[in-house]
Amino acid sequence: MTTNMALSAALQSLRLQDAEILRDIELALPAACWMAVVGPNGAGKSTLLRALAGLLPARARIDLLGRELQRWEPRASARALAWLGQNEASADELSAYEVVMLGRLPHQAWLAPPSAQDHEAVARAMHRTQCWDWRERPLARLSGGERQRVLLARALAVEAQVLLMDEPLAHLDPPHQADWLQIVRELARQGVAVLSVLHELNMALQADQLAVMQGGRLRHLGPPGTPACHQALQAAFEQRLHLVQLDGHWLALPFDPAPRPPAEGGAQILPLRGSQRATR
Ligand SMILES: Nc1ncnc2c1ncn2[C@@H]1O[C@H](COP(=O)(O)OP(=O)(O)OP(=O)(O)O)[C@@H](O)[C@H]1O
Repeated sequence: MTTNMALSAALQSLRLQDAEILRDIELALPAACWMAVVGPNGAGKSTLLRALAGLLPARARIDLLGRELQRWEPRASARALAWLGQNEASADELSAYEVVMLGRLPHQAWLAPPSAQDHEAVARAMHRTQCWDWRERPLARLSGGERQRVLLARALAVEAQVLLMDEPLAHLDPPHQADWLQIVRELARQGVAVLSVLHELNMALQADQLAVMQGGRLRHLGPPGTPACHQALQAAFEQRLHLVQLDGHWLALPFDPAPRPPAEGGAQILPLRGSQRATR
């Protein structure tokens, strides 16, 4: 077990409904690091994240900021570890501002009104995810992407040292995905440890560390640009990726090893000639 880590886990087994979902996982997340967790559907990524947050019982030792998670007082751990779940049910009748303020609950005394610092943290988080303009609107009246930015702001408003996010890019358009990337990098620069489950492999390949899961096990953990990491990705995704480099970034493109010939009479995409590329 690594001690000077923001979050570390030595998990022997996690069972749900009599089935073993996770087995033999050792993972250590340092401060000032962004780690992405990837793997095929059903690999156990969300289950792992929930176990790390202490939301599922497991045969495991999990340490948060050097202390066993079970020994933390719940409000203190909720200040140290923030969580953004997948398809979270949220109080739809609350305004976006009120939802983000929920992230400040662990900082507030029982039944005490929010402090000036709480309001400042909420405003900061909402500006950061660009959802301040609809702060008065109920969550129910927001689009999927707008709602996701509010929930991300709620997680940021906690101002925790460890941030766990399950599919944070769901519903986000490319500019807001780029904003998310900027936020995560800024958090890591500030010393926050970020762990995110991502289906967007091209985003995950930009993380500091990549954890590749398959069949309830951790198959690889390390920086994303190495041959060992690429081998693990190919194995996890049935050798159906093209891993290519563009402007110094690795990209993973879905790849059909046995492409079918185009159907007769089907539509064709013709390459543009140079003069046709110019647009006004
Ligand atoms: N409550 C449950 N009871 C029994 N099995 C479960 C339960 N929740 C999840 N599982 C199973 O555990 C396995 C891992 O699920 P998990 O949601 O962690 O996968 P994932 O890697 O996040 O998948 P995806 O990419 O599809 O979101 C799956 O086979 C799933 O069917």
